[in-house]
Amino acid sequence: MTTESFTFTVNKTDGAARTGEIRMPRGVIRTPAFMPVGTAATVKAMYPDQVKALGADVVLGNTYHLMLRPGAERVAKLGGLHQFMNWPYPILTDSGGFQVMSLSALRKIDETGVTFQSHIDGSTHVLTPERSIEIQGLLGSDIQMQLDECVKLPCSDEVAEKAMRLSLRWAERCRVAFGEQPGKAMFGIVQGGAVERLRIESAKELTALDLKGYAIGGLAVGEPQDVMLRMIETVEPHMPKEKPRYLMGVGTPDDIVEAVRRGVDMFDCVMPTRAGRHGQVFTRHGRMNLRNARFAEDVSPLDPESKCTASNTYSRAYLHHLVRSNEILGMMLLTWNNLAYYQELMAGLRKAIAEGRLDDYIGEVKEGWVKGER
Ligand SMILES: O=c1[nH]cnc2cc3nc(NCc4cccs4)[nH]c3cc12
Repeated sequence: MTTESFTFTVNKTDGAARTGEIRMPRGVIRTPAFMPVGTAATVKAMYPDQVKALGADVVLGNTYHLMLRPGAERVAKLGGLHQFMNWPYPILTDSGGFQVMSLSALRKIDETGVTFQSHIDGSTHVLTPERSIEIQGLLGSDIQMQLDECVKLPCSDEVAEKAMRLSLRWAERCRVAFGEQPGKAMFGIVQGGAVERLRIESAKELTALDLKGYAIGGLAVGEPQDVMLRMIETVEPHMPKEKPRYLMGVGTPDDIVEAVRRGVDMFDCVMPTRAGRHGQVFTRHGRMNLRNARFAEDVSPLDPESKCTASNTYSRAYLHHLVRSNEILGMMLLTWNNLAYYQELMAGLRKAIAEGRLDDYIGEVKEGWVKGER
């Protein structure tokens, strides 16, 4: 059933954890949701149909990459990102700001926005809150992220406060620039470093803007997991229960289950796709690196219990050979396996919350990871 509006419904809770649905014109996002990252208008080494078949309801597009190549106006001229990449379902785009800070050269951040040089051809670009929302609109994005300033951790309270306040002013400018777009959403991003009072203030100020959803930013930037989890626990009570919470850039399976337990609904991370291209696999029995010589004559599949062909058919010996030979099929099969496992985990979390047995389920998956790692 399609709808002209954007609605979020929490169907069941288990402690702070929730399972529900975001309903949008292009489809339904079942939460907790993992969004595969489709940086340059492709989830690397995957066909869109495959990504969908694994259970992904939404993918992430990177504004920074697409604004530089092929360009937002060009994507719009070609019918928008959904048409361009043959992904007719919901797409969430980030604002571009985070990747400017981590990928571009010669960048400057001030009240107006972020000025930077393209890492591709050195051309100069200015990303303001207004231009970021305009670009995301040109791409045809269903869920658009505000432009924000994410500080690396550890940092001083002053640095965290300055960036948090700038991000709040930019949230307001993005809200104005976004206007009213039925069926689409603009999410604010909670900042504040590792400073609890700043996190709470950021959440309260953003809640007052009455946005359609809220991300928790400024985490998974090098801090220990316990600091990340403490920040989620700090800020969650100050975020509206009836709106989606999106933890940006997270994470490993363990990060995800612990954040779901604490009330997070949406995740994105390059981990399953990037690790897959480098020979690292995620399974219910833990992680393995297929480059390791111990797999050279291991005829067993990655995971016979998995429904995914990449996981239940090919021998580890063959995958080891493909990875060592840097064969394209190796990247394809391991990416496929990893995304299959991440989506299987998300489906298990949604089911466990619906059945009120989240703690048991998390206990079971963690036991599986440890047993396999021995
Ligand atoms: O506050 C943020 N604002 C906007 N985008 C983000 C993306 C993020 N991605 C990570 N971690 C995953 C990483 C990917 C590459 C380097 S760290 N943390 C993140 C924080 C933010």
